[in-house]
Amino acid sequence: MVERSHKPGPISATTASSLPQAQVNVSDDNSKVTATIPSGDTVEVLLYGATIISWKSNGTENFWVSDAAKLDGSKPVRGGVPVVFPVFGPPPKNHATSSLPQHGFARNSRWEYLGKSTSESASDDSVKMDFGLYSAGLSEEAKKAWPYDFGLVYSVTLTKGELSTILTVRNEGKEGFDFNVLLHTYLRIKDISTTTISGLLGTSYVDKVLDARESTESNSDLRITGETDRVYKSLAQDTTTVVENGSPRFDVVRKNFRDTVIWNPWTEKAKGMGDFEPKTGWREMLCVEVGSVAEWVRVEEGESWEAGQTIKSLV
Ligand SMILES: O=P(O)(O)OC[C@H]1O[C@H](O)[C@H](O)[C@@H](O)[C@@H]1O
Repeated sequence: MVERSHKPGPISATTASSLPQAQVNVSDDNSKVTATIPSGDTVEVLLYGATIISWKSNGTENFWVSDAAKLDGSKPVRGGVPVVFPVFGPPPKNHATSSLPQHGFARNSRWEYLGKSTSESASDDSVKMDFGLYSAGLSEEAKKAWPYDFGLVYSVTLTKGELSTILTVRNEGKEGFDFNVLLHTYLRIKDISTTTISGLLGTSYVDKVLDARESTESNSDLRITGETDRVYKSLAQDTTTVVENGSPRFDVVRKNFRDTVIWNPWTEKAKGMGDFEPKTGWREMLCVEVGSVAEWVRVEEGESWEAGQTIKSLV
């Protein structure tokens, strides 16, 4: 921003060219990577879990992070975008993932920052940052619980008004493995009572609040009115839209992910989570979690698989 102490006159060519040019700026303090693009949009990615803990566009924070979230690597972050891999939810019995914690190890492992690349366009510059997690970098406990050779690369691209993330899963071992993957996005909203979700109509879902009952969504504009934990399966539409007071607030666009989980803990569940603050925070958050979780994804020796999402902030 240029401060003026006198009435501005026309800007001469010399003055204009001597104004500082906004640039893409990326900094890495060994625990967090922060990027800013010329529009002023910013993103912060914690190396712990490669968890995106802030994304601001047009001066507005788009993600909800609990005031009591642990950002010191002692616990997965309650908020932002934790990466769920290689199992979603509590692991099933008698499965290769059975000894893992809920939602796997990606969200509580330290990832490596692999570097950035920038691209310039007429409308705005963008920046892509890559993060990696490999079997060799896991804790001994996680390696023992899931002894496969793999490489994950998570690319986070910030463009004006949009955040895109792509996860690539590579099998670097001699045997195939099955996995779930999900981007557990906590969107910040103004008020859950005036928020609706569209793009789910006609999709079958498993209701985890109602003992995994199977239903089909009959609402074109879904309203959340109590604890909600649903796995919408094999969505036909790529885009799920979060609408505030009748105006679109976020488009969440899936790329090669089949499913979407809608989660809001509501009053009692929020009270039961030690790292969920303020306790009324459920009013201002909504998880729209794209992933492939209803069925296992399999990658054989030497194969890789990728999927991702683009979130558009529409204000
Ligand atoms: O408490 P966490 O392990 O972070 O899980 C938080 C939530 O994640 C997903 O949304 C699941 O569908 C929920 O069942 C779970 O409660």
